[in-house]
Amino acid sequence: MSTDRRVLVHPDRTTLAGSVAARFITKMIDLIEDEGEAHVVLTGGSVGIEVLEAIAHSPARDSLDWSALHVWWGDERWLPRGDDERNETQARHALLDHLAIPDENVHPFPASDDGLDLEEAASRYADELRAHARDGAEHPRFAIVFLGVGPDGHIASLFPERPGPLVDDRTVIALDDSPKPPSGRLSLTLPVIRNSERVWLVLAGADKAPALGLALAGANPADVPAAGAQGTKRTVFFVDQDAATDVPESLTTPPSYWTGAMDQQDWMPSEWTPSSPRG
Ligand SMILES: O=C1O[C@H](COP(=O)(O)O)[C@@H](O)[C@H](O)[C@H]1O
Repeated sequence: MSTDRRVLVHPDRTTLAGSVAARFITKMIDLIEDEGEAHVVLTGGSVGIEVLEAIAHSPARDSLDWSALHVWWGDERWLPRGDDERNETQARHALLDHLAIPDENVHPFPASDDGLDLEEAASRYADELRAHARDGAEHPRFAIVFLGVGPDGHIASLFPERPGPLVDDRTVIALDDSPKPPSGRLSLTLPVIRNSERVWLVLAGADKAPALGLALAGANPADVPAAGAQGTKRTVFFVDQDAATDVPESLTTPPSYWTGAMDQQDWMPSEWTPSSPRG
């Protein structure tokens, strides 16, 4: 597994969302050209949804063959289908409703009015993941997993001081005591996230700075779940300046760098590999 982790600092959240959207479209076009299809995992949360809106508004959006994409979610709030607080509903409004993506390629978590209890819902999603896996795997090979990060360092619905971040024998968990409402939630587990090719964490705002600093410093994932988020190929923290205040200045990119430089992908000066830090 690669240990490559990068921090890309943007001047503000709008620039951040636009940059991630541009990268996502470019990466998906390449992957679909090479592999014929791709599976991606969406996140809820403020920046996660802004990224989806930015993709929807991108002029490059229609260069991507959306019918070759499968869309999953990292977590869901246990609410009725169509509830405005569901990550699925927000993603549909922000992006999916505007695309020619076949229904069967969209894989939302079960909803609280689907006639299942929470544990049955977790098991149902695990079955769906397995049904789209290859070679006996438990889930599809995810090209990109998007994750938001809460001020407490949570990712998906893996919260500190809850068993979730330590679960390693399932792909999906249910929790009924989430510290962030609603209390009922479903989430992918860390082994699924860590088995994905690329993990793209998107976060903005000063309230996220301590969590980002601790995650980069290698905190215990049980205390700061974001510290455990890592892809097999690449892990990128897309952040704004406010969230980056606890990242050493030598490791961040001057905001002016971003002006007109959105397409630079593989040699950005803000890349940071903890094992061989730059700067
Ligand atoms: O409740 C959730 O929160 C996190 C983070 O959200 P944010 O608004 O603080 O960015 C999100 O990643 C997760 O998907 C969502 O269910």
